[in-house]
Amino acid sequence: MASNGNSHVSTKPPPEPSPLRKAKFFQANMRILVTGGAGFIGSHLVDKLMQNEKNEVIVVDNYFTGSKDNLKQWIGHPRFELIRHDVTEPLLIEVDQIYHLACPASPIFYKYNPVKTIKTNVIGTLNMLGLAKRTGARILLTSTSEVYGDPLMHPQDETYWGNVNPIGVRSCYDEGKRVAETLMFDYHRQHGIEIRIARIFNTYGPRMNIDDGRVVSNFIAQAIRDEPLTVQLPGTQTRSFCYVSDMVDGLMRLMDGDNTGPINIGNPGEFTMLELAENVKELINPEVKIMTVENTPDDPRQRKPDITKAKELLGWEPKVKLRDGLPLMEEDFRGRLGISRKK
Ligand SMILES: NC(=O)c1ccc[n+]([C@@H]2O[C@H](COP(=O)([O-])OP(=O)(O)OC[C@H]3O[C@@H](n4cnc5c(N)ncnc54)[C@H](O)[C@@H]3O)[C@@H](O)[C@H]2O)c1
Ligand SMILES: O=C(O)[C@H]1O[C@H](OP(=O)(O)OP(=O)(O)OC[C@H]2O[C@@H](n3ccc(=O)[nH]c3=O)[C@H](O)[C@@H]2O)[C@H](O)[C@@H](O)[C@@H]1O
Repeated sequence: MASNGNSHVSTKPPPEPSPLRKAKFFQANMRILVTGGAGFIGSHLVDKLMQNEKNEVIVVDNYFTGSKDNLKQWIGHPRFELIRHDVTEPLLIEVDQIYHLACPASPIFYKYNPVKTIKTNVIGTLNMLGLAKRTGARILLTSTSEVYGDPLMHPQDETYWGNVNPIGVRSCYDEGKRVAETLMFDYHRQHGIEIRIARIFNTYGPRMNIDDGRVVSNFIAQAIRDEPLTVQLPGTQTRSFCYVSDMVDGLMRLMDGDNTGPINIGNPGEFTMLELAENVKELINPEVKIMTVENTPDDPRQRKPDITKAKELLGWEPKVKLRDGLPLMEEDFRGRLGISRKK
């Protein structure tokens, strides 16, 4: 039985997978569900999963922040299926693995309809755990570094229980993900479900929505459009940015390995928002101005993953440095905005 290195061990054997898995003469493909697969990380994960000819990939998405455009290369492919579905409603399909990503991730989007955000995290995760229980599928939840809230421990390792405001404007997301983690472990202990939990730290890369509102996409779009980079006060708050290909690699290693997690997946390179703005200015538009603007409530002051567990248990660490990842994202944004680099 998989463990996370402590006492959260299931007392039940896992549910039986489909009889097809045991068929002697039938070499079945692995049927993999990706919820939120039309979004930023989800669509890159789908690209990677589809590279394996033994995989059939099913995406469910309600297109709140995702788009069919992110999956256009797979629509019509015989091993790929796209379903418009909201995870707050039950889903009856047959699957072997579930990557459960569905949830708006950008603060401006998750705060837009907070009740829906918490429903997505709680009812959506319950529904996907129900599906895992019925089918015997292994399920991976994309949790977040926001479960650590405004952390009093730095860097954050997985033993830290966090410092989260339960009634703030971010709570629909961070408390929602904390409940989702609780549900995962309760289904594991009570029903023997095979679970995996990734605590993702700020991830960036091509295909982020241009008006997503997150800091890297904001700064890159602003630099390309010659608009001032909006550093929210005080500007000394830190984040650690992971390039999306590293993230997808970490998620797949976690899913296919033996450890339940939670495991931090992120890049420990830590930057203040002012430093990030300086990097974007230098790499993308040396003429652009940097301005400070008001911040939003409960913004975490520091964030950096301790990735010892990911290194030891998954043999994973990020490869792409921020200064190499930013230009790759710039290229994608320039293409979509139709603004080429000044000579
Ligand atoms: N990108 C990050 O920095 C980051 C950090 C921590 C955790 N995460 C987690 O990773 C996952 C993916 O994040 P992302 O950056 O790709 O965000 P995203 O907003 O691009 O993708 C989320 C996807 O989920 C879909 N979705 C939202 N609510 C849904 C619902 N009720 N039913 C069905 N589909 C729904 C959206 O339409 C979108 O396609 C999320 O669970 C997020 O919490 C991301
Ligand atoms: O990695 C995580 O765990 C979480 O990180 C992000 O949340 P946050 O770090 O607040 O993301 P941003 O909105 O990109 O903000 C990062 C920092 O940049 C600052 N910021 C943001 C936007 C901007 O234009 N300027 C700016 O200085 C914010 O004040 C904040 O301090 C994600 O949006 C969450 O989905 C995710 O779960």
